[in-house]
Amino acid sequence: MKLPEKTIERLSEYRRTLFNCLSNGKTHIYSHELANLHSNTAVQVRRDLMLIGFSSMTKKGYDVKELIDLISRILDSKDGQNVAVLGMGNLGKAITTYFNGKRSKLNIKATFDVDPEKIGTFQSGVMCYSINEFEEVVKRENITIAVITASPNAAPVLAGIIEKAGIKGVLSFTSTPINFSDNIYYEGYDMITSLEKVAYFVKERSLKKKSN
Ligand SMILES: NC(=O)c1ccc[n+]([C@@H]2O[C@H](COP(=O)([O-])OP(=O)(O)OC[C@H]3O[C@@H](n4cnc5c(N)ncnc54)[C@H](O)[C@@H]3O)[C@@H](O)[C@H]2O)c1
Repeated sequence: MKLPEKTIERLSEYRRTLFNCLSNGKTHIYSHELANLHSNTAVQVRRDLMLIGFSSMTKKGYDVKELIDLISRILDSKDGQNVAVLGMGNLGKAITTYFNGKRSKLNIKATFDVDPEKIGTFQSGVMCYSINEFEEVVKRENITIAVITASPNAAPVLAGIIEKAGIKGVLSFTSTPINFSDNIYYEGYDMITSLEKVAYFVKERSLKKKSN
């Protein structure tokens, strides 16, 4: 099933909220409740759920457990996927510590760096290898996804290493744009862009208030 990227993002967010509902003992939820929790509209929620073929709304709302199960079948692959983190500085360490154990279908299996002080150490139980061992470890651990948290100037070199090792998906936090072939699904996340976007809308809103 090929779904729009924005729908995939929302489904991931809905699932997190639904897990919270379940752990608080809430077994059913209405589309407008889910929408409110995501600054979204009930129409958008219903449209997203229709796209994935979920229509079993009862008088009490959607069955939370059923919806989690369906979203999980769509987002997760059956056997899960293994992830590598490249660059074990501040961000690489934070991501590895934060993420591990959060999703049973996504496991950080290995981390990599060039710094001899970091190679051979463990972060949250995950070993840091030399970047020279990348291809070998990727094959051995069946890693399909790479997260780039290395210094910005390392990005072009890492792109080549990642392509050669047969990685299928990349999430990059470096500010350097990277070109991958179509074999790789690439997502770049730049914190500065996000912050500048927020700053722009804050500025626009305050200008609008002044002119009213
Ligand atoms: N720290 C943040 O909050 C933050 C936020 C947004 C974006 N970023 C970006 O994320 C990246 C990492 O930031 P950081 O603060 O963790 O930097 P950092 O300097 O603490 O860590 C970078 C790590 O990358 C390693 N490295 C360098 N070349 C490498 C290579 N070829 N292969 C593997 N590892 C290599 C370094 O040895 C170091 O351990 C940077 O590109 C930065 O611009 C960081």
